[in-house]
Order: sequence, then C-alpha cells, then structure tokens
Amino acid sequence: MDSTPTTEIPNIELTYDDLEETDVFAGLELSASSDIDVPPNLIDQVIGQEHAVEVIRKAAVQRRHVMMIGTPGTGKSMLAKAMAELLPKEELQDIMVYPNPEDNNNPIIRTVPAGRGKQIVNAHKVEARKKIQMRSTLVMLLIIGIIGYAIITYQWLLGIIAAAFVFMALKYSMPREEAMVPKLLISHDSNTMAPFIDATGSHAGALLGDVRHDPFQSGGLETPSHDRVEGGAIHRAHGGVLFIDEINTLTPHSQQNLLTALQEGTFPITGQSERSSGAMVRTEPVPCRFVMIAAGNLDAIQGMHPALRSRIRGYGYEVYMRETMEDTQENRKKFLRFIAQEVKNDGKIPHFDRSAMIEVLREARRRSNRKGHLTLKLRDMGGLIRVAGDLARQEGTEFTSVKHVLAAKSASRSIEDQISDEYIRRSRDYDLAVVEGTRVGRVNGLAVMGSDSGSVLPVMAEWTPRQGEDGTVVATGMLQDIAKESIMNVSAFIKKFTGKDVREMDIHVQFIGTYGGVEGDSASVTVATAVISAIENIPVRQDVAMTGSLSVRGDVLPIGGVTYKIEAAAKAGIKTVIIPRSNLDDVLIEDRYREMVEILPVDHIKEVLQNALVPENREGFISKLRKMAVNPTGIFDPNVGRSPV
Ligand SMILES: Nc1ncnc2c1ncn2[C@@H]1O[C@H](COP(=O)(O)OP(=O)(O)OP(=O)(O)O)[C@@H](O)[C@H]1O
Repeated sequence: MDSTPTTEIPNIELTYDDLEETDVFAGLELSASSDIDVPPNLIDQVIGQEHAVEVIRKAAVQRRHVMMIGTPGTGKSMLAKAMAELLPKEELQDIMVYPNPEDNNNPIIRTVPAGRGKQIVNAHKVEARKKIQMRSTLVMLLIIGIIGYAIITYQWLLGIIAAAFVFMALKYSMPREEAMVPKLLISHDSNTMAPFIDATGSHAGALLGDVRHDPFQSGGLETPSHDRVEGGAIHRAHGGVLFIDEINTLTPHSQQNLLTALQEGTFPITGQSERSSGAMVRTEPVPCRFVMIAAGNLDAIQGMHPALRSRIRGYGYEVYMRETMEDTQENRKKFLRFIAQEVKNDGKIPHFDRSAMIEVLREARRRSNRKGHLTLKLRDMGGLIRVAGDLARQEGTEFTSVKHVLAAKSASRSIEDQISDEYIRRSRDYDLAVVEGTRVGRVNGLAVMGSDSGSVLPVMAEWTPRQGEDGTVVATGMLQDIAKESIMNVSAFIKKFTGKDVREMDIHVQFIGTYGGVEGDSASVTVATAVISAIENIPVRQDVAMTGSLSVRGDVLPIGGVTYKIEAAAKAGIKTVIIPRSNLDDVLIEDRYREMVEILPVDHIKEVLQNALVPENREGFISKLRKMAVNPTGIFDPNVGRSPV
C-alpha cells in the first residue's frame, strides 16, 4: 500500500490580526495598570455582563430572586455579592431566641433593629448576674444564721444538716438565671452592608438551621433548648442575599424546605437529626426574607426542584451569563480595568506594564475561541494575572511585564492540558499516535478536554455483514449515541457513495483512549470518514486530523473549541487539520503553532473525503464523488456555493 499521501492541499491563507499598542491604548494616557482607577462598588467592576448587571440592579430594588446560568468564573458570585451591596442596610434586623416558660421545646423568636441584639443580651446578662449575687448572699446569710444558732444551742449535728439542706434547696430551686438569658441568633453590625451568604453545597442543618443535641436533657444539668438553637444560612441571609451555586446538588428535601422559606419568609428551626434531643425542639417561625441567587451550569436547571424553579421564574429573573464579549476599543478598556482590579485585589503582585497588558488581552482573545471576541471566563484570566504577577514579584521587578505573562501561560496550564500532553507522550510510547502514512478505517479526530484543552482522538471503524434482522452500530462506552447518530446522519450519503446499505451491516466504532471527552457531535465527520474508509477499504491519511459536525445532507457544520483542537493536532505532529469553514474565523492559534499545521476549511463531507482518503484509483474516486452531485434533490450540489471537487 502506498503510504505517501498524494492529495493536493489547497493553500489557505489565514489572516491573524494582532494587537497593536494603538488598538489597546488609543486615547489612554497610562504607563501601567496602576494608572487605572478601579471603581469602589462591585457592581461597577463587573465587565462584559451588562444585561446581568441591569437585572441585578432591578432585582435589588424590587427584591426579586435571580437565577444565573453559565460557565464557572464568569462572575455569578461576584454579581450576587454586588447585589448585597445594593440592598438597603437600614432594614436589617437582629434575631433573638428567648426561653419559653410555658413550653421549653418551643423557644420564642423576636426581632430587633440591627445592632440592638447585643445590647439586649448584655443587659439580660447584667440583670442575671445581679440576681445570682443577691441569691448567693441570701444563702450565705441563712447558712451563717443556722450555724450561729447551732453554736449557741450546742446542737452541732442538727445545725450542719440544716445548713446543708438550706444550701442544696436554695441552689437547686434557684432558677438558672444565666441560662435564661436570650440568645442572639443572628446579629448585624448596624453599619455593615446587607449579608451575603454563600450556601453552596450546604447540608440541611447548615442551610435551614439546627438544634444541638443535649446529652443531659434533664435533671438541672441540661442546656436550655433556646440556647441550643443555631441559625441556618437562610436565617443569616435575612435582609440580604442567599447565594447557592450548583443548586441541583441540594437534596430534594432541602430544596422543598428552601421553597417553603421563600414562600413564607419565615422558617422555624428544629433539630435536623431525628435521633438527637434537638429534634424535640421547634422554635417559633424565624424570619428569613432573603433574595435568592441560584447559580449553576445548564444541568443545574435540570436537577432543580420544578416548584423551586417555577417560584424563581414567577417571582424573579433568569439570566444567562456570556462567555465572551466583543473585542471593541471600549471593551478592551474594560479589560484593562479588570487587570488593575485583579492586581489591586491581590495586594501583593506588581502592577502590569503596557507590554504585559497587551499580552493578557491577546490571551483573552485566544481563549474566547471566537473571532473578534474576548473571553469572559475571568476567574481563569485572574489566575493567569496572579501567576504572572507572582513571577515578577519573585524577580523583584517593579512591574509585571510581557515575559512574565508568557512564562505564566506555560506555567499555569490546566490539568486537562497536562493530561492531554501526557496522553500524547504515552501514545507515542505505545505507537498509538499515528501521524504519518495511511490506514484503512482509522481517522485522527479531535476533541476538547475540560474547557480549554484539545486532544487528538483517533477513531477506528470496521464492519461485518449483519448478524441479526437489522444492522447494528457498536461503539465504545458513552460514545455509543454519537457513533450511532453520525452513522445514521450519513447513511444516505454512504449508500449513494458506496452503494451499500448500513442496515445490512454491523458497524463497529472505537474511540481510542477515551470513554468520554467528545462534546456534542463534533466527532461525527470523523466517525463518518472512518466508516466510509472501512466499508470501501480506502486508506485514510494519518497526517490529517479533522473535526466537524455533520448534517444529514453531508454539510460540515461548526463546532466548539476549534483553536484548542488545532493546537493539539499541531503538538501531536499532525500536518493538516480539516475544520468546518464556518469556524475559520474562530481560529486564533498561538504563533508557535502557526507554522506547524495547515488548516483546511471545508463545507461538505465530500471535501473531507477528497482530502483525507487516499484511494488506489484516485481518478475513479473523484469522478464518483463528482457523480454524486447530480441528483437535484440529492445530498449536495457542488455548483451551489461550495468549493468544487
Ligand atoms: N464579569 C466579571 N467582571 C469582573 N471580574 C470578574 C467577572 N467575572 C469573574 N470575575 C473575576 O473572577 C472571580 C471569580 O468569579 P466568580 O466567583 O464570580 O465566578 P462564578 O461565575 O461565580 O464562578 P463559580 O460558578 O465557579 O463560582 C471574581 O472574583 C472576579 O475577580
């Protein structure tokens, strides 16, 4: 078999627009990030999420709940904190628990203006101490009296017994004044902002409040029940914001109770553990009027209690967080402010000079994965800024400069990126990575790991005549559905091209070295190519890798993470990467990879086959592809806006 690829690859000119000083600093007189003012209020610091900022401002005035869905690190909890800053602090209250003389298991709840709670408790303590002192003095006087009487009358034994009796009787009949002092359940400093409580991942007790267990329970040694009551996050958030990330991770029981708390604005505290003496206690309703900000990824909505979701929808707002913002002059300025903000918040790292700021912006462009955009995954960008700053600090330089940012980029690589490199190394060791020559039924696909790292994902296909009534598609693990779908999507094309019906075959597809990691159907072009190669016994070029989603008509549709995929292919030694043409503008690969790979944008599967397959009879193969274009209602028409075969 001829292992030398023969296909001519059209030379595609990619234009990489680079950032110039004037793009970033036009109209700005600044030499470093220290010259940039960071606004004091959190809400004014948020960048790129203008629609979310607007909703938060509105919701703060109207006291509405908000659900924020989006990628981690785009500012959800920052916005929730910002909302707490916006809420009026004048309405804050302290919550107190009093003993209930009529029913020890039903402590009384009272609210007072913020800051008053401490004063009240202190006053009760002083009063209690006074009473205890008076009683002690009385006991002492009585005992002295009895002992005096015994001395005078020589009735020693009787005197001692009577004194002991008086002491015990008074001590134990004395109400335990100190224990009867009310407890300050929730307190605020009258000058602070409304509370921001993060209840992410809280178990029932921490969320809804609890009553501690008392091992003594009776006999005068027990702790009074009101003293064992502990407020939950919902109570601590009274008058402020309750933030719950990944709300779907709360148990259905907790979500149900959370809903009750939202509806009632109060929630009594009871012991959460059935086997604890705390379970006997149930306070009067405790106020918990908070604004809830529920956050999470899209799957948070699916795992959410439907009634809770509908409560938020009915009485609040839902916001989808953006992942990128347009790369405009104005937004670049905001990004510069973000750099200054992160440096300021860190407090230890040196400010960024102009060169470093430009490099951060370049990286923000690259990480956006979209032409003309800047990433808004700002927690990660903050991480890069801190690592670069740390490097500069170690060196003792006055400013963080471009070399520190570049070094930070290599130093602060994600786990996924490191795993991907490790995988490439190992696959080389075991000859799993094939990046030259040709193979039948084997295609180098591309996948994204995590959110910012690509990897080469080889796909193998084989077929046999069907065994059962219908042909089946057998694939590795979780990727079964993707394989099935890709094959079904191109079954019409396969039939036209090969003259064979996939229903007559058992098709086996294997994703080598993974059980997951393929997002959506971005492997469908790869799977289809591998299957066609196997059915037709045509070798596939191994120095070509591909990514793309396939329509039933054979169109190659856009996918995500194209930049990371191309970079991974380059690292693995691939020479040509086939990508959907509509993704061409999203390619923002780093300089060092530009020379290593050629990028081939395509519109249709036939272009993929033309460039990736190496048939023995190339002329016949091309004319077969050509012939397939004639059916007017057929799969594709090369004369309509597509590059000719
Ligand atoms: N839109 C933004 N504007 C300015 N800074 C931001 C923004 N988004 C994130 N940051 C920075 O990143 C940090 C982390 O963001 P934040 O915790 O709000 O993300 P998140 O969306 O709540 O993520 P997670 O769901 O993982 O908690 C913030 O403290 C802030 O420094």
